[in-house]
Amino acid sequence: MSRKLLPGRLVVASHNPGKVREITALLGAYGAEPVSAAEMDLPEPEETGTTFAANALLKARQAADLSGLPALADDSGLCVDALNGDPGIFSARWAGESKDFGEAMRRIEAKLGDIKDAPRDAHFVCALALCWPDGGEVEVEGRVDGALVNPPRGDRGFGYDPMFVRSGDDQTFGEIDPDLKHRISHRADAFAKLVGLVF
Ligand SMILES: O=c1nc[nH]c2c1ncn2[C@H]1C[C@H](O)[C@@H](COP(=O)(O)OP(=O)(O)OP(=O)(O)O)O1
Ligand SMILES: [Mg+2]
Repeated sequence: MSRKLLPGRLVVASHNPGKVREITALLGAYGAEPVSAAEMDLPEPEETGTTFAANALLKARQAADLSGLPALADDSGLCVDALNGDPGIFSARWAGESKDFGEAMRRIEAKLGDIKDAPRDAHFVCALALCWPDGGEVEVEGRVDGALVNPPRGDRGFGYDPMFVRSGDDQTFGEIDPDLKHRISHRADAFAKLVGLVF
């Protein structure tokens, strides 16, 4: 289903401050007034889906139903080829309750270390879902390909950014200017597709 989003209030249905920051920056140009899930006091739903798309839709649907406003959710993660796509949809869960991504990155390295000559190719995926209170919904997916570096470098991003270098680049997503990340990331790729459909 495709439709136009009129300018107005839009819930950014995420409890991750790093994502809310990026999505708010990406929305800036489109006349939408982002309101965060925290500002609306929305609960964090359990992510029971088995795909990025299903989890993005579940988060956006709950926020739209509870708030009565259109809601945009992001489900994303890092997929490592040699680990059969892990951590994938479990990317947030690998960091545990304390959201320790240093630990999650060490876990990836430990698993790669167990595989002889493991290739270091990886990609980020971002599913964006936009749901309306009347039941309408749109879902798109973006991706960026790259490789993992060890040790991780840079503190300008969030999550797994310090270990990821986009194909053809030298700096990690943790080192590059955040404005540049907003133009080249999996989230930017998904956003460009969403904008084509609804703005
Ligand atoms: O650009 C990114 N740069 C680095 N790491 C990233 C990125 N994008 C996703 N990631 C990783 C970390 C994040 O925690 C997990 C997503 O998990 P995911 O469930 O979609 O988000 P979340 O639980 O952090 O917040 P919420 O569900 O409230 O939107 O993947
Ligand atoms: Mg989550």
